[in-house]
Order: sequence, then C-alpha cells, then structure tokens
Amino acid sequence: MKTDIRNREDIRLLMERFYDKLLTDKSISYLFTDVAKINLEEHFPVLVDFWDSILFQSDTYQKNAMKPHLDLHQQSPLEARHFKTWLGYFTATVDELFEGDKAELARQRATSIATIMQIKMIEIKNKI
Ligand code: HEM
Repeated sequence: MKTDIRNREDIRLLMERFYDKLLTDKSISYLFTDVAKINLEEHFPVLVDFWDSILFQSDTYQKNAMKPHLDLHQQSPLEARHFKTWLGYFTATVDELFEGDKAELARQRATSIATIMQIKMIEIKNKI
C-alpha cells in the first residue's frame, strides 16, 4: 500500500524518481544538462528544502525559485510544451509513489507554480 509523503527522505525519493524521468527525455533534459549544466549532488538538497518548505513549512528553502527559471528562459526559451512535460512527469511520479493529502498538495502546488512561471515568462516576452 502507498503511504503519503511523510518526510525529507520521501521527498528525496520523489525527486530522484522524478529526475530519472526528466533526464531521460531529450525534449527537456538538455535544459538541465546542456543549458543550466546542473550538478545533481548540489541540486537535490535544494529541491528537498523547497518541497519540505511547501509541504511541511520547514522554512529550509529561503531563496527565490522563480529567478533561476527566468534566467534559464533568457538562455533557452522555456515553452508550454516543457511545462506540460515537466508537470506530466511530476504528477506521474507522485502518483506512482504516494497517496494522501500531501501528495495532493504537491500536485496542486506544482501546477500552480508552473502556471505562475509561465505567466512571468509571457510578461517578459511582452515587456510588461
Ligand atoms: C519547464 C519546466 C521546468 C524546467 C525546464 C526547470 C528546470 C530547472 C533547472 C535547469 C534548474 C536549475 C537552475 C540553476 O540552478 O541554474 C531548476 C531549479 C529549480 N526548479 Fe525548476 N524547472 C521547471 C519547472 C519547475 C517548477 C514548476 C518548479 C516548482 C514547482 C521548479 C522548482 C525548481 C526549484 C525549487 C529549483 C531550485 C532553485 C534554486 O536553486 O533555488 N521547477 N529548474
């Protein structure tokens, strides 16, 4: 039986499985590997802090998650198809591993943050 997302270890597992999917899909992986050239060992703890703060109000993430995405977008456009792919893998991974209120919250927050990111990118395009 699946459990809900309970702690940082669960978030770490969620992120590792999610990134397995993202990084094996060439339609989106290049943004991580070729454009941003992320170091996974440094990236995962930041993602865990971020989701720990959202799901458990841990306050472990104190940065601005929008900024690196706006910077990335300037280097290589983040398009609607990228967000669709990202959200598809995120939701699929949550559903594969967990069920419960926190799992539902994670899916909802990912969707709303992705929507806000896309609005910000349209604003940049229209120079509002
Ligand atoms: C098109 C969709 C997305 C792509 C291609 C993408 C890609 C990336 C990349 C390449 C980085 C590393 C940036 C860097 O360190 O230079 C990053 C960081 C991050 N992403 Fe995304 N991302 C996407 C959507 C999202 C969404 C929807 C969320 C949240 C729900 C999110 C949460 C984060 C967080 C928390 C970080 C770490 C930020 C920090 O270093 O403080 N991403 N993303």
